[in-house]
Amino acid sequence: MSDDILAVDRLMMRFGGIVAVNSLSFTAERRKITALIGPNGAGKTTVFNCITGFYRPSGGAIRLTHDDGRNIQLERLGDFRISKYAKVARTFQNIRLFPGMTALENLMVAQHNALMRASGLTFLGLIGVPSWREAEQRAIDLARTWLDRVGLLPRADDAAGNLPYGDQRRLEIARAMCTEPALLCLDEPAAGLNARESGGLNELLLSIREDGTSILLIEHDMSVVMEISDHVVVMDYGVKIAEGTPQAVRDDPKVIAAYLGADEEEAIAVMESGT
Ligand SMILES: Nc1ncnc2c1ncn2[C@@H]1O[C@H](COP(=O)(O)OP(=O)(O)OP(=O)(O)O)[C@@H](O)[C@H]1O
Repeated sequence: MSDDILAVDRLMMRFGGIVAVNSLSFTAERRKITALIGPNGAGKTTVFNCITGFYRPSGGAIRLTHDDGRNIQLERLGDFRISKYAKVARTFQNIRLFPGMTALENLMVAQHNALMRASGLTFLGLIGVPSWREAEQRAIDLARTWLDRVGLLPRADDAAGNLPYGDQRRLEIARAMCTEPALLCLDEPAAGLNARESGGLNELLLSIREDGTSILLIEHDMSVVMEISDHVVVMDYGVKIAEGTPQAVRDDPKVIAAYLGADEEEAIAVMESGT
Protein backbone atom coordinates (compact mmCIF):
# COMPACT_ATOMS: atom_id res chain seq x y z
CA MET A 1 0.00 0.00 0.00
CA SER A 2 1.33 3.43 -0.88
CA ASP A 3 2.03 5.90 1.88
CA ASP A 4 2.31 9.20 0.05
CA ILE A 5 2.53 12.49 1.87
CA LEU A 6 2.19 14.50 -1.33
CA ALA A 7 0.21 13.82 -4.49
CA VAL A 8 0.55 16.30 -7.35
CA ASP A 9 -2.18 15.67 -9.92
CA ARG A 10 -2.14 17.22 -13.41
CA LEU A 11 -0.62 20.45 -12.15
CA MET A 12 -0.70 23.36 -14.62
CA MET A 13 0.99 26.72 -14.30
CA ARG A 14 0.81 29.31 -17.08
CA PHE A 15 2.42 32.72 -17.15
CA GLY A 16 0.66 34.49 -20.01
CA GLY A 17 1.62 32.45 -23.06
CA ILE A 18 4.30 30.40 -21.24
CA VAL A 19 3.29 26.99 -19.92
CA ALA A 20 5.85 26.53 -17.13
CA VAL A 21 4.27 23.33 -15.76
CA ASN A 22 2.14 21.19 -18.03
CA SER A 23 -0.11 18.52 -16.51
CA LEU A 24 2.54 17.28 -14.09
CA SER A 25 1.68 14.36 -11.81
CA PHE A 26 3.91 12.71 -9.24
CA THR A 27 3.85 11.56 -5.64
CA ALA A 28 6.28 11.86 -2.74
CA GLU A 29 6.40 9.07 -0.22
CA ARG A 30 6.24 9.72 3.51
CA ARG A 31 9.59 9.74 5.35
CA LYS A 32 11.50 9.56 2.07
CA ILE A 33 13.60 11.96 0.02
CA THR A 34 12.06 12.76 -3.37
CA ALA A 35 14.18 14.79 -5.77
CA LEU A 36 12.84 16.96 -8.56
CA ILE A 37 15.52 17.46 -11.19
CA GLY A 38 15.78 18.78 -14.73
CA PRO A 39 17.70 21.27 -16.84
CA ASN A 40 17.46 25.03 -16.23
CA GLY A 41 13.99 26.37 -16.90
CA ALA A 42 12.34 22.93 -16.68
CA GLY A 43 9.75 24.25 -14.22
CA LYS A 44 11.05 22.88 -10.90
CA THR A 45 10.91 26.09 -8.86
CA THR A 46 7.48 26.84 -10.29
CA VAL A 47 6.29 23.47 -8.95
CA PHE A 48 7.73 24.38 -5.52
CA ASN A 49 6.02 27.76 -5.66
CA CYS A 50 2.70 26.04 -6.36
CA ILE A 51 3.18 23.50 -3.56
CA THR A 52 4.15 26.16 -1.01
CA GLY A 53 1.41 28.62 -2.00
CA PHE A 54 3.58 31.32 -3.57
CA TYR A 55 1.67 30.75 -6.81
CA ARG A 56 -1.95 29.79 -7.26
CA PRO A 57 -1.81 27.00 -9.91
CA SER A 58 -3.68 27.52 -13.19
CA GLY A 59 -5.05 23.98 -12.84
CA GLY A 60 -4.69 20.60 -11.19
CA ALA A 61 -4.57 19.51 -7.55
CA ILE A 62 -1.92 19.14 -4.84
CA ARG A 63 -2.93 16.92 -1.95
CA LEU A 64 -0.99 16.65 1.30
CA THR A 65 -1.88 13.76 3.60
CA HIS A 66 -0.87 14.00 7.24
CA ASP A 67 0.10 11.01 9.41
CA ASP A 68 -3.42 10.92 10.87
CA GLY A 69 -4.97 10.58 7.39
CA ARG A 70 -6.12 14.21 7.18
CA ASN A 71 -6.02 15.52 3.59
CA ILE A 72 -5.31 19.14 2.75
CA GLN A 73 -5.69 20.51 -0.79
CA LEU A 74 -2.73 22.87 -0.97
CA GLU A 75 -3.82 24.56 -4.20
CA ARG A 76 -6.68 26.14 -2.24
CA LEU A 77 -4.51 27.68 0.50
CA GLY A 78 -2.23 30.72 0.59
CA ASP A 79 1.42 30.46 1.66
CA PHE A 80 0.83 31.45 5.29
CA ARG A 81 -1.83 28.77 5.79
CA ILE A 82 0.26 26.14 3.99
CA SER A 83 3.06 26.72 6.45
CA LYS A 84 0.83 26.96 9.51
CA TYR A 85 -1.85 24.30 8.94
CA ALA A 86 -0.35 21.99 6.33
CA LYS A 87 3.09 22.05 8.00
CA VAL A 88 5.01 22.51 4.77
CA ALA A 89 8.29 24.43 5.12
CA ARG A 90 10.66 25.58 2.41
CA THR A 91 14.02 27.14 1.71
CA PHE A 92 14.83 29.27 -1.32
CA GLN A 93 17.37 29.13 -4.16
CA ASN A 94 18.83 32.39 -2.84
CA ILE A 95 19.47 32.64 0.88
CA ARG A 96 16.71 34.57 2.64
CA LEU A 97 17.81 34.89 6.25
CA PHE A 98 17.47 38.05 8.35
CA PRO A 99 21.15 39.05 8.06
CA GLY A 100 21.16 41.57 10.94
CA MET A 101 19.62 39.12 13.43
CA THR A 102 21.65 36.50 15.24
CA ALA A 103 21.54 32.86 14.20
CA LEU A 104 19.41 32.09 17.29
CA GLU A 105 17.03 34.98 16.59
CA ASN A 106 16.49 33.73 13.04
CA LEU A 107 15.30 30.43 14.48
CA MET A 108 13.07 32.19 17.03
CA VAL A 109 11.35 34.17 14.26
CA ALA A 110 10.49 30.86 12.60
CA GLN A 111 8.49 29.97 15.72
CA HIS A 112 6.54 33.21 15.65
CA ASN A 113 3.14 31.47 15.19
CA ALA A 114 3.50 29.28 18.28
CA LEU A 115 4.91 32.15 20.34
CA MET A 116 2.15 34.56 19.36
CA ARG A 117 -0.45 31.98 20.40
CA ALA A 118 1.28 31.44 23.75
CA SER A 119 1.61 35.19 24.32
CA GLY A 120 -2.16 35.71 23.91
CA LEU A 121 -1.29 38.00 20.98
CA THR A 122 1.36 39.82 23.07
CA PHE A 123 -0.64 40.74 26.21
CA LEU A 124 0.21 37.61 28.27
CA GLY A 125 3.81 37.92 27.10
CA LEU A 126 4.01 41.49 28.38
CA ILE A 127 2.88 40.52 31.88
CA GLY A 128 5.09 37.39 31.77
CA VAL A 129 2.56 34.67 32.67
CA PRO A 130 4.15 31.24 33.27
CA SER A 131 2.60 29.62 30.16
CA TRP A 132 4.26 32.29 28.02
CA ARG A 133 7.61 31.83 29.72
CA GLU A 134 7.39 28.05 29.23
CA ALA A 135 6.53 28.50 25.54
CA GLU A 136 9.42 30.91 25.09
CA GLN A 137 11.81 28.47 26.79
CA ARG A 138 10.56 25.64 24.54
CA ALA A 139 11.20 27.82 21.50
CA ILE A 140 14.74 28.63 22.68
CA ASP A 141 15.40 24.93 23.39
CA LEU A 142 14.18 23.92 19.92
CA ALA A 143 16.28 26.66 18.30
CA ARG A 144 19.38 25.55 20.23
CA THR A 145 18.74 21.89 19.35
CA TRP A 146 18.69 22.76 15.65
CA LEU A 147 21.69 25.05 15.90
CA ASP A 148 23.53 22.12 17.46
CA ARG A 149 22.39 19.70 14.74
CA VAL A 150 23.70 21.97 12.00
CA GLY A 151 26.93 22.62 13.91
CA LEU A 152 26.22 26.29 14.61
CA LEU A 153 25.63 26.32 18.37
CA PRO A 154 28.96 28.09 19.02
CA ARG A 155 27.81 30.83 16.61
CA ALA A 156 24.31 31.25 18.10
CA ASP A 157 24.90 34.93 18.92
CA ASP A 158 26.63 35.90 15.67
CA ALA A 159 24.72 37.90 13.07
CA ALA A 160 23.44 35.50 10.40
CA GLY A 161 24.82 37.77 7.68
CA ASN A 162 28.36 37.37 9.06
CA LEU A 163 28.34 33.56 8.82
CA PRO A 164 30.18 31.83 5.96
CA TYR A 165 27.98 30.90 3.00
CA GLY A 166 27.76 27.18 3.81
CA ASP A 167 26.76 27.95 7.41
CA GLN A 168 24.01 30.26 6.19
CA ARG A 169 22.65 27.48 3.99
CA ARG A 170 22.52 25.10 6.97
CA LEU A 171 20.96 27.81 9.14
CA GLU A 172 18.16 28.14 6.58
CA ILE A 173 17.44 24.42 6.89
CA ALA A 174 17.51 24.70 10.69
CA ARG A 175 15.06 27.60 10.49
CA ALA A 176 12.69 25.57 8.32
CA MET A 177 12.97 22.63 10.77
CA CYS A 178 12.04 24.88 13.71
CA THR A 179 8.53 25.06 12.25
CA GLU A 180 8.41 21.26 12.82
CA PRO A 181 7.27 20.53 9.25
CA ALA A 182 5.71 17.35 7.93
CA LEU A 183 7.16 18.13 4.49
CA LEU A 184 10.42 20.01 3.99
CA CYS A 185 10.91 21.54 0.51
CA LEU A 186 14.51 22.48 -0.30
CA ASP A 187 15.35 24.51 -3.41
CA GLU A 188 18.97 23.80 -4.37
CA PRO A 189 20.39 23.45 -0.85
CA ALA A 190 23.81 22.39 -2.20
CA ALA A 191 24.22 25.41 -4.51
CA GLY A 192 27.59 27.02 -3.88
CA LEU A 193 28.78 24.39 -1.38
CA ASN A 194 32.19 22.73 -1.70
CA ALA A 195 32.55 18.92 -1.72
CA ARG A 196 33.08 18.69 2.06
CA GLU A 197 30.08 20.92 2.75
CA SER A 198 27.79 19.00 0.40
CA GLY A 199 28.90 15.76 2.12
CA GLY A 200 27.79 17.31 5.42
CA LEU A 201 24.51 18.39 3.82
CA ASN A 202 23.86 14.81 2.71
CA GLU A 203 24.33 13.57 6.28
CA LEU A 204 22.05 16.29 7.66
CA LEU A 205 19.25 15.53 5.19
CA LEU A 206 19.49 11.78 5.79
CA SER A 207 19.25 12.39 9.56
CA ILE A 208 16.17 14.60 9.05
CA ARG A 209 14.59 11.80 7.01
CA GLU A 210 15.48 9.26 9.73
CA ASP A 211 13.64 11.45 12.25
CA GLY A 212 10.48 11.11 10.16
CA THR A 213 10.29 14.29 8.07
CA SER A 214 9.53 13.86 4.37
CA ILE A 215 11.75 15.83 2.03
CA LEU A 216 11.17 17.22 -1.46
CA LEU A 217 14.39 18.40 -3.01
CA ILE A 218 15.31 20.43 -6.09
CA GLU A 219 19.00 19.98 -6.76
CA HIS A 220 21.46 20.41 -9.61
CA ASP A 221 24.31 18.76 -7.69
CA MET A 222 24.00 15.20 -8.96
CA SER A 223 26.30 13.79 -6.29
CA VAL A 224 23.71 14.89 -3.71
CA VAL A 225 20.74 13.65 -5.75
CA MET A 226 22.30 10.25 -6.48
CA GLU A 227 23.51 9.67 -2.95
CA ILE A 228 20.47 10.55 -0.84
CA SER A 229 17.30 10.39 -2.97
CA ASP A 230 14.86 7.53 -2.61
CA HIS A 231 12.95 8.58 -5.71
CA VAL A 232 13.75 11.00 -8.54
CA VAL A 233 11.29 12.85 -10.77
CA VAL A 234 12.78 14.40 -13.92
CA MET A 235 11.20 17.40 -15.64
CA ASP A 236 11.94 19.09 -18.95
CA TYR A 237 9.94 21.92 -20.54
CA GLY A 238 7.27 21.68 -17.82
CA VAL A 239 6.51 17.97 -18.21
CA LYS A 240 7.70 14.82 -16.46
CA ILE A 241 10.04 12.89 -18.73
CA ALA A 242 11.12 10.14 -16.31
CA GLU A 243 10.95 8.95 -12.70
CA GLY A 244 12.38 6.14 -10.65
CA THR A 245 15.37 5.26 -8.53
CA PRO A 246 18.48 7.46 -8.90
CA GLN A 247 20.23 4.71 -10.87
CA ALA A 248 17.29 4.10 -13.24
CA VAL A 249 16.94 7.80 -13.95
CA ARG A 250 20.67 8.27 -14.46
CA ASP A 251 20.71 5.56 -17.12
CA ASP A 252 17.53 6.74 -18.88
CA PRO A 253 18.36 7.96 -22.43
CA LYS A 254 15.53 10.56 -22.27
CA VAL A 255 17.14 12.10 -19.21
CA ILE A 256 20.60 12.12 -20.72
CA ALA A 257 19.24 13.69 -23.92
CA ALA A 258 17.40 16.39 -21.95
CA TYR A 259 20.58 17.34 -20.10
CA LEU A 260 22.68 17.15 -23.25
CA GLY A 261 20.27 19.49 -25.00
CA ALA A 262 20.52 21.97 -22.18
CA ASP A 263 24.06 21.90 -20.87
CA GLU A 264 26.84 19.49 -21.71
CA GLU A 265 28.56 19.82 -18.34
CA GLU A 266 25.38 18.91 -16.49
CA ALA A 267 24.81 15.90 -18.77
CA ILE A 268 28.29 14.61 -18.07
CA ALA A 269 27.73 15.13 -14.35
CA VAL A 270 24.50 13.06 -14.53
CA MET A 271 26.17 10.27 -16.47
CA GLU A 272 29.30 10.13 -14.35
CA SER A 273 27.74 10.51 -10.92
CA GLY A 274 27.69 7.39 -8.85
CA THR A 275 29.97 5.48 -11.25
N1 LIG B 1 6.87 34.60 -12.48
C1 LIG B 1 7.09 34.19 -13.74
N2 LIG B 1 6.65 34.87 -14.80
C2 LIG B 1 6.88 34.45 -16.07
N3 LIG B 1 7.55 33.32 -16.37
C3 LIG B 1 8.03 32.59 -15.34
C4 LIG B 1 7.83 32.99 -13.98
N4 LIG B 1 8.42 32.05 -13.17
C5 LIG B 1 8.96 31.14 -14.02
N5 LIG B 1 8.72 31.47 -15.30
C6 LIG B 1 9.14 30.69 -16.48
O1 LIG B 1 8.73 29.36 -16.29
C7 LIG B 1 9.72 28.46 -16.77
C8 LIG B 1 10.18 27.52 -15.66
O2 LIG B 1 10.96 28.27 -14.71
P1 LIG B 1 11.45 27.67 -13.33
O3 LIG B 1 12.16 28.75 -12.61
O4 LIG B 1 10.32 27.00 -12.64
O5 LIG B 1 12.47 26.56 -13.84
P2 LIG B 1 13.54 25.74 -12.99
O6 LIG B 1 13.46 24.33 -13.48
O7 LIG B 1 13.34 25.96 -11.55
O8 LIG B 1 14.90 26.40 -13.48
P3 LIG B 1 16.30 26.58 -12.68
O9 LIG B 1 16.89 25.23 -12.55
O10 LIG B 1 17.09 27.44 -13.64
O11 LIG B 1 16.00 27.26 -11.39
C9 LIG B 1 10.84 29.30 -17.37
O12 LIG B 1 10.60 29.44 -18.75
C10 LIG B 1 10.66 30.63 -16.65
O13 LIG B 1 11.13 31.69 -17.43
